[in-house]
Amino acid sequence: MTAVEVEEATVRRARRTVLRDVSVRVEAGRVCALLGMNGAGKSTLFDVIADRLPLAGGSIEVLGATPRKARRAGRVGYVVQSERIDLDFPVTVRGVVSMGIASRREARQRTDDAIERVGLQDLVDRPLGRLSGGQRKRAFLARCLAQRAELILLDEPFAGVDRPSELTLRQAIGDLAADGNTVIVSTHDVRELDTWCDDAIVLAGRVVASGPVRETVTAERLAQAFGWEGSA
Ligand SMILES: Nc1ncnc2c1ncn2[C@@H]1O[C@H](COP(=O)(O)OP(=O)(O)OP(=O)(O)O)[C@@H](O)[C@H]1O
Repeated sequence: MTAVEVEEATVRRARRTVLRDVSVRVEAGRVCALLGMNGAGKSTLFDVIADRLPLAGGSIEVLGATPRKARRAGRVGYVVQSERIDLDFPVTVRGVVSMGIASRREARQRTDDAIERVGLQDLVDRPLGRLSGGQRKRAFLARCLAQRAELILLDEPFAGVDRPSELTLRQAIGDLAADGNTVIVSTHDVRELDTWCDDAIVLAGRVVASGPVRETVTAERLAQAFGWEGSA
């Protein structure tokens, strides 16, 4: 099954075209890295997949449905970039994780399991605003786990997190894919990519390259496209 299929998509923000003629396909059960410089359109592509922005042209299917249907059925989990999170919102770790669960009956167990999987069991009653950046990202990932989303979008989950948190996140991402879910992760960090993802999409307002990570993200290609030397 195909998790995301975008064809010749155009997306505008504030009347500017920020994605042009974008065609990408992400197969179910894969971990796909979304790469590109600041302003390349990574968050915009996530917003479209997660039904937060409409297409100005082209078409998109998410889990075989429209983005709206997929979102409303709770099949898509989206962890936005930390800059977009409202830290004044008064909610604890447990609160934020349980928000993703539609079934009340299983809520407690699923919440506890998800919190444990990201290693936040000692912080369940801590308000979100009093967590570190890395802990907060883990809390939002736990929400996707509890929700049992089939498609998980993670916008720069590794930015500013320490090595143990990064490894916890990577482990959780691998587990999700092993269970048949699809994970798309935007990142600036191209080091060690082939240790945790299968495919990559390189964006620059359009698709520069996409495919299996080893063929797509070569040092030569990145240097050519962006002048990168390992990390953007
Ligand atoms: N809310 C908004 N309103 C208008 N334009 C926006 C908005 N958000 C982003 N943009 C513009 O859309 C373009 C793509 O931005 P986007 O946030 O998708 O890039 P990105 O690849 O996620 O960047 P970064 O790595 O900095 O997070 C940029 O030119 C940006 O200025």
